[in-house]
Amino acid sequence: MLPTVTRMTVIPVAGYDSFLLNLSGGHAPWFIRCVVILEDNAGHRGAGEIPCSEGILKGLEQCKSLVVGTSVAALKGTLGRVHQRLATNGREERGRQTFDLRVAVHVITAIESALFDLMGQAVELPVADLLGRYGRQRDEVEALGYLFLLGDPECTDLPYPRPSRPIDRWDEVRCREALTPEAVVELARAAHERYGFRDFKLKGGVLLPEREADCIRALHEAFPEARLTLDPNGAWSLEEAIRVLTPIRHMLSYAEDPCGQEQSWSGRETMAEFRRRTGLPTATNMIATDFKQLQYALQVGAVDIPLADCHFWTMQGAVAVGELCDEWGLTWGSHSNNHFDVSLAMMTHVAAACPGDITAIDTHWIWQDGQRITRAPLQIREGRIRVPDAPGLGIELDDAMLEQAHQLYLSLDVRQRNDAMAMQYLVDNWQFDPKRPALVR
Ligand SMILES: O=C([O-])C(=O)C[C@H](O)[C@@H](O)C(=O)[O-]
Ligand SMILES: [Mg+2]
Repeated sequence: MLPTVTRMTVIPVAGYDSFLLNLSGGHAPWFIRCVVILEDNAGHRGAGEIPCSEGILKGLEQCKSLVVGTSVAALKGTLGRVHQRLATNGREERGRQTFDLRVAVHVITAIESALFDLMGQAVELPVADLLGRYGRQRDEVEALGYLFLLGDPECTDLPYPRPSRPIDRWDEVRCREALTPEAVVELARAAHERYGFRDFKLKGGVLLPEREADCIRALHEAFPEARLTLDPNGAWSLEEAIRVLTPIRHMLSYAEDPCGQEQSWSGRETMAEFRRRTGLPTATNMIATDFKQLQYALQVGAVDIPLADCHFWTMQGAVAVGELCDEWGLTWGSHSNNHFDVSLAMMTHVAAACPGDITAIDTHWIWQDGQRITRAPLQIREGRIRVPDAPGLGIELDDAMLEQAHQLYLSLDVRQRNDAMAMQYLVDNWQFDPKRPALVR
């Protein structure tokens, strides 16, 4: 008989972050996440990590009684009931920010991850072996070097991390301004030295589009073999995206959300037009964020690479997208947000279970590396993450570090991600505009 869930604990946590710029503004010096821990009567603990907001914390409370007392073996039925309960809260929108503002799908994922972690420990198999139709497809997952333009922390009085005892170049460059092609290449070189990345993504939607294209030119010169992509989160108009990316088409392996909704055109329509007119493959985490949207995106020919982040597709949903991609000649990839090491493990198991030729996954981990809530975070070496062989997620929570991250959360009066706050140090009264790069004001 498999064990029964005896307790569900929800722990909001916070960690520190650099002044990363994006269309939504500038990251605050902290990020918030939510950790869900399930305990069972065999003495195991299972974990899940998701973004944090007041809505998400409420959603998790709403589901506790549906989870505690259930058999780990019945995890699919439990997730079905959680899904039904959350559906009574009504329809949700992803929103136009760079980050997802939904609740239900995140809540389900946290519970799903913790249940699969328990299940894996009960049957002594890694989560990757339990996901999808055929379980684990690879023993190592390729990750890309996720680069950001950086604001100058010295322009603020905010507690951004400073490199007090840098162990290498990466520790230094990730804490200071980076707004030029040279600075972006320096970031890439330092990240390459520490993590061995072979591919890079640059977050755009910050400078004039032509200046961001110059950053790609510089990256291509420094790393001619690397698969490169640029992601302005749909900030550019269709015509702008075509004008700016056509000359650097041969340097990009795909374009991520180069354009989006504009005038009477939907993001799926402009992306389809962009793809037809440039011949560049497109990736998205904005216009195909659930199965219905994915269906319409594919019907109009808008997307080659759905970035199915398990935090907003669920783990089983993200693998299902991977299986469709493999059958239908698309390429699976994963988006990310700032995260701790539980999420790193979740993303690794999910990517390991996706069949076929997947693209290197996004991870913000390099910006958080050095902070942790597990005893031994998975490592990125030679640009790859090894899938743990230990049962479940293959991680062990570190209670002292978890408590420290929880205390940081409690000490901050931050209950929702807000990138406008830090941005106002750079531009007076800065406000989010989904069609204007953050520093073009
Ligand atoms: O690929 C993406 O769109 C992201 O990673 C979204 C994130 O919100 C990113 O813009 C960030 O961390 O600022
Ligand atoms: Mg994106």
